[in-house]
Amino acid sequence: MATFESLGLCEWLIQQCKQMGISRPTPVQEKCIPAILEGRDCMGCAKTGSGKTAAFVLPVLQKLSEDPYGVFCLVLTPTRELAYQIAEQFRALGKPMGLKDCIIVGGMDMVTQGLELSKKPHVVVATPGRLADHIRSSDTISLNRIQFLILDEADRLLEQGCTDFTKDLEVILSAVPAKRQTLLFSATLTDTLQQLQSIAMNRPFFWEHKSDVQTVEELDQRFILTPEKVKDAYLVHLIQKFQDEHDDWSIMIFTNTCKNCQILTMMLREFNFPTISLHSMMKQRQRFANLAKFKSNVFKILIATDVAARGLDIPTVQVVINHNTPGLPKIYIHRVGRTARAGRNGVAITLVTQYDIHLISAIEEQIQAKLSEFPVEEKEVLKTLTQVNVTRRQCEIRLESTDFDEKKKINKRKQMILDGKDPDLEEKRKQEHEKIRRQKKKQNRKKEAKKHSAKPTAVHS
Ligand SMILES: Nc1ncnc2c1ncn2[C@@H]1O[C@H](COP(=O)(O)OP(=O)(O)OP(=O)(O)O)[C@@H](O)[C@H]1O
Repeated sequence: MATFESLGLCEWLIQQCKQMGISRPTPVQEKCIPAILEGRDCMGCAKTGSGKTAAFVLPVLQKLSEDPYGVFCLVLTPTRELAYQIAEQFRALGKPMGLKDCIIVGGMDMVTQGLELSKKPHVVVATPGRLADHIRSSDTISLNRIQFLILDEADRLLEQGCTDFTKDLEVILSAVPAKRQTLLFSATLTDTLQQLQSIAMNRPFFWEHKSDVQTVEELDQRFILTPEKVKDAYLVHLIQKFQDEHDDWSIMIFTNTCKNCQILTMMLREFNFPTISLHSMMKQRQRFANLAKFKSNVFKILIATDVAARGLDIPTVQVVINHNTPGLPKIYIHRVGRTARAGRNGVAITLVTQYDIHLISAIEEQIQAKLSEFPVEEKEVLKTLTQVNVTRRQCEIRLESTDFDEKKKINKRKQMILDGKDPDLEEKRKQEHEKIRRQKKKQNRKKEAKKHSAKPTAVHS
């Protein structure tokens, strides 16, 4: 069995690992650390919670301690919360060498960030959008001497999801030197391998944890088949059950929209569950504050959108509930990966309506495992149905009386302006498209009606 010594890590780092309860390397660390220390580009694909962060933090710190200067390493990651978490790992493991880091994420003051960047920290951890803004608006940022460029959750940074990072990545890639080591990590790298290889051009060392099943063994994966209207009653029932049986467990619930996230939070609070939310329509300070309250167990239930699906490492999370079935297997893998981390056990329960059964089949095919049914006393659930649905409706009405939807529109406009689009023009275009679509539909209906009326009626002899 490998040890950190045998991987070539120096004594002070090994001691620092021990202090943090890290005594033996995980497989991804065992394979990737020596390659990175050798100076190779590296692509590491290993399951959720398998220690990928330390697999890049440790060798970077070792190289940095041999020749400390700033900016030595740039880490890109898709969410702001993850940027803070990665910076914390650098800080904790790099404490003996007095590591200076700087976090550059959206939603925080840009001037303060500019000042911090100008102090030349050893490590910059950033989300692409805000870092690209700094590069575009200032010529004082020098990333031209970095030794390491790291893309954590690399496949997410390259895919064109609801937040498209590709333009920002282009700006960043043109600001970093071509001669560098590039490290790419994720639990789901393989879909985007070719694009990733164009970033890690230097004959990368590629390591993938080969395994039949894509999720971890310690994860108990379940589903509950429910009509849409009964979903919330099941949710309330499950939370009550887990709270009654295990009062020290934390639960993460994933839902599909910010609005739903807000309504479910309000609803669960009406049932006196200690609930807090995390979604992209919240102010950034509130997002950080809520996550801190959840991490420190002040609140045991976190309802989030997919902004929290990747990377977050919260050891007390024992249960993940998917309030909606994820449309993509990849998202399922990351969501359920918030529990059963670092060898711990965990349960993931997905609420499945009759319309989602094909999604579950796709998930099962991708992860190469079957989800089994979670046994529930349906009668018990139905007893609370009316109360749950009335409470939800009341919460919806309360939310409608606030400016939640208005804020959403404003945020959308802001994003369009940032993307270089004219929101009024876009709105006009959308309306025109809608008009054309309606006209076409009307014409088609007319054609169909004509066809039917022209059909000869059958004559029976
Ligand atoms: N060698 C090790 N031994 C024990 N625990 C470890 C080791 N390396 C890392 N850990 C711990 O394992 C947990 C999960 O690590 P990490 O967050 O890096 O997972 P990950 O592989 O990046 O997961 P994800 O794909 O969800 O981002 C962390 O709490 C970390 O401190």
